[in-house]
Amino acid sequence: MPKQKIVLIGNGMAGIRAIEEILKRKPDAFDITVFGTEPYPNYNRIQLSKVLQGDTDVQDITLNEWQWYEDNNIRLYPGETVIEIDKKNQFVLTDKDRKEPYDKLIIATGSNPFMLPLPGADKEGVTAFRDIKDCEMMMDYSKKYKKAAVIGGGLLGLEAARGLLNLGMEVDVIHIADYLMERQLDRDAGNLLKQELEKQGMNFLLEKQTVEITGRNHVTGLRFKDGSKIKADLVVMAVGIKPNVALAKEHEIPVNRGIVVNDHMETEVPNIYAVGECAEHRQMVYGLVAPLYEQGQALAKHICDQADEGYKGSVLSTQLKVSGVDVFSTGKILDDESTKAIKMYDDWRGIYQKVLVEEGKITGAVLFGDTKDGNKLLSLIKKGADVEEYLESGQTEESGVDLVASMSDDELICGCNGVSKGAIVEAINNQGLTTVEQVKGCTNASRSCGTCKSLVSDLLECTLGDEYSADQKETICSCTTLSRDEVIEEIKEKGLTHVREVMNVLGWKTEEGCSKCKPAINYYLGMINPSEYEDERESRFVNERLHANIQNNGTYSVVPRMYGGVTNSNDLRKIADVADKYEVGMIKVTGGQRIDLLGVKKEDLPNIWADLDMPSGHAYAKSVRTVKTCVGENFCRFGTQDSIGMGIDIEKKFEGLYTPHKVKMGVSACPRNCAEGGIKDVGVLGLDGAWEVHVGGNGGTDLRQAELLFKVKTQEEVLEMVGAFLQYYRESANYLERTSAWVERVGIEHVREVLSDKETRDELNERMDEALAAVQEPWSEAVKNETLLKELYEKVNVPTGSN
Ligand SMILES: Cc1cc2nc3c(=O)[nH]c(=O)nc-3n(C[C@H](O)[C@H](O)[C@H](O)COP(=O)(O)OP(=O)(O)OC[C@H]3O[C@@H](n4cnc5c(N)ncnc54)[C@H](O)[C@@H]3O)c2cc1C
Ligand SMILES: NC(=O)c1ccc[n+]([C@@H]2O[C@H](COP(=O)([O-])OP(=O)(O)OC[C@H]3O[C@@H](n4cnc5c(N)ncnc54)[C@H](O)[C@@H]3O)[C@@H](O)[C@H]2O)c1
Ligand code: SF4
Ligand code: FES
Repeated sequence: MPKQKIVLIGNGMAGIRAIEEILKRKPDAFDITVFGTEPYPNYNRIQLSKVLQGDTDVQDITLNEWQWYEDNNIRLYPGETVIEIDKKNQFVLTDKDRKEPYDKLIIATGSNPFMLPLPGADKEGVTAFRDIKDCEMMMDYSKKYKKAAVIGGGLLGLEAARGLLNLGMEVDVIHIADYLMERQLDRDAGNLLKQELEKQGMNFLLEKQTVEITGRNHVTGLRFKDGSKIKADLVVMAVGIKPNVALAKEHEIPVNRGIVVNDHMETEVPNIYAVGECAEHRQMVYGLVAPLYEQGQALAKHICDQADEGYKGSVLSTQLKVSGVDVFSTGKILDDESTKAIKMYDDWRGIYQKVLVEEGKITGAVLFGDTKDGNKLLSLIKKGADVEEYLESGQTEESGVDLVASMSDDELICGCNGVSKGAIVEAINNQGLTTVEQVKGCTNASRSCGTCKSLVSDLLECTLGDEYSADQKETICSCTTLSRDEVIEEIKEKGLTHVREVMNVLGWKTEEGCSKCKPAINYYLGMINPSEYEDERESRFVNERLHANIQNNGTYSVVPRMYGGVTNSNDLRKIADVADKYEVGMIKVTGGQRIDLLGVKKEDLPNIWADLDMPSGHAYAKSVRTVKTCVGENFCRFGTQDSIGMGIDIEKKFEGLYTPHKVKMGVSACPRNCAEGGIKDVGVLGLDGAWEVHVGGNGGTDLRQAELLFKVKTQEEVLEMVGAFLQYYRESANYLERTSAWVERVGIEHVREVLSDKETRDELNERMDEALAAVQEPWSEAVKNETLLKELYEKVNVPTGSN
């Protein structure tokens, strides 16, 4: 029977969680396609606040890597927007003219930030704070400008303001109400919050209504209704969100404020569901992840035909993610004639706690300064507990391990993901978990806003006692309790030879491993035993498996090798002929001095390689890629050395060598450094009668200047140094760690010290020679392999992969 087709519109937090819930229940039952306007895999939007505050990198907030889609046979079309829904014939149409049929359609289009329609709102320097692009824009602006104004003193506005302060800007927060976060706090808590944030350096303008954003093309300030003005180079609007319902509305799927759904997240149109911030359930639209994840569970159960009473609505709780400020609220926040309040106000210590009671039951709470009781109160409200239960339990005095020990099993540790203490303890005991990462992998606890991380850590300590080490080792992934070094040690000691064998013998928690550990083990096995290890193609990332980089429209790119960036008329002719014959979309010269054929169909790849008859440039692999060269002494009047010859020799020697991450090199023939060796993994610099070898540079997002490793005299010495450096990197770095991060971590002095010993260098180069002897040219191998051609290149619809 053909699989049912699920199409998801919106590659965000709610939609993908719903898919995860479906896969958990029926891993192989559906054929799943995902469309997402943003050009990224599903990432943690919540953590954008932490990125802006400098606590996290954009690279670290991905929730589901490209490989996850691939592993679950999900076709992902990033950067592609659904523009039409044909309800009668059950298909959707995208802005790239793709037509995709569905049996079940899930709309998870999220929200759009609400932008005040003020005169000047379209000026440069005005932004929302919703996605990676906004976050990067603000970080960029903070490098050039000084004054920021944030309109909106709610959760988002305050987190943005804290981030901008951290980035060195002066920040005014303009708020329309007379106290902060009036949607989440009462006046007392709002006022305490203002005092605390003023101490941190924020300036507040309360009860201010902005009427104009001033400036010519670029914003210069704000004007208010009372006539006053302030200066600003950057304006961030954080005044709430609007459910993104335009697509549903246009196609007559009933919409109120959000897309109207029942308890199973079904819209009124057969086979169309809505989930997340775009959905409206019992007149409620939510803007926090906890309810959206609960909705996802109900939706998954329904699609998987599991009996379920459905989603009944959620009790909300919020926490501001600003360090040094503890503020929490849940349920009802304002007192009225139907409520009685239990209150505590300690002006001296800046602590305020209010618990609201209605007809003997707790219905809400606002906590400031001491929020330890937050989770307990949320759990009590959720289960409809009587106030006595709260009063009898007494106020929580404990902290750390004592606090989690005093919690009952049904108390929530992670509000975002609804994970209780009991569920985490069970997972720790039954699955032998020892780290926060593993608990996150198995239970989802701490996977969203991350504020419960310390509670999870305390719970691990409380459950494991002496066995728990707070100074946690970094495990390869959540499938194992072993670190990289331990895995390598075990492979060597036990003579393990296959990825599956490693996972079986070393007690992996998952049968199949995951997209983090499989490629890493495959690399370590090859690095340890290059002459005997048979590469396991299925453990590789999709690009490496296919020997080509997949592009955002599902086509591929082909980059033939051009040693040292030097070509000739014969090769150029072949490239031109291939480009015509296979109608490639674009021919582009890359930053590494290579020629890139873009827009190639997957089924054409083997024929193109055969026609080109040139070696692969490995532009898709975690391996030695390019050696860029300057023209050097042969042509340049400043040149003191033969940089082209040197570059070609290096590239010919190390081409195709697999490394923990990509390795880019550059050779220049004078300190002008035209081949940009200062930002390469290895940068060789020719001087009069000498060569310098610089290492650990990076010209990408983690910009880093390469550091001098050694200065040597001869070409042979350069090759010896580069060989020893690369082999030491191959043997010591974590898989997916660039040389820049590795050198930063271990220190250039350490690398220099190790490599200054001639005996060590010789040993490293011996092992390097062994590794090089095992290198095979992938394209010529692939075109000869009938089974591979059939399996990989004839099959269509391979999902998109990583770079
Ligand atoms: C800075 C920040 C901090 C936050 N902090 C917290 C927090 O601490 N705690 C908390 O609970 N919540 C927090 N939130 C809110 C939380 O991130 C959202 O509730 C959650 O991301 C909503 O998930 P969603 O999938 O409904 O929408 P989104 O995550 O917005 O995903 C919707 C996706 O659909 C795509 N899309 C829209 N239309 C189409 C189309 N036609 N075709 C294809 N794709 C489309 C959009 O581009 C988007 O990528 C925060 C939000 C922000 C911005
Ligand atoms: N820590 C968290 O849980 C967290 C953090 C960030 C964002 N979020 C979520 O993201 C979404 C957006 O957050 P938000 O803070 O924009 O929404 P919000 O609705 O919570 O707050 C918006 C604030 O802007 C104020 N405002 C409205 N119009 C204004 C005007 N003209 N001038 C000045 N102030 C004005 C409102 O009084 C309100 O307090 C929400 O769903 C929120 O829950 C949550
Ligand atoms: S690096 Fe020096 S030698 Fe090489 S091209 Fe530039 S100026 Fe000329
Ligand atoms: S409370 Fe947000 S991730 Fe646990």
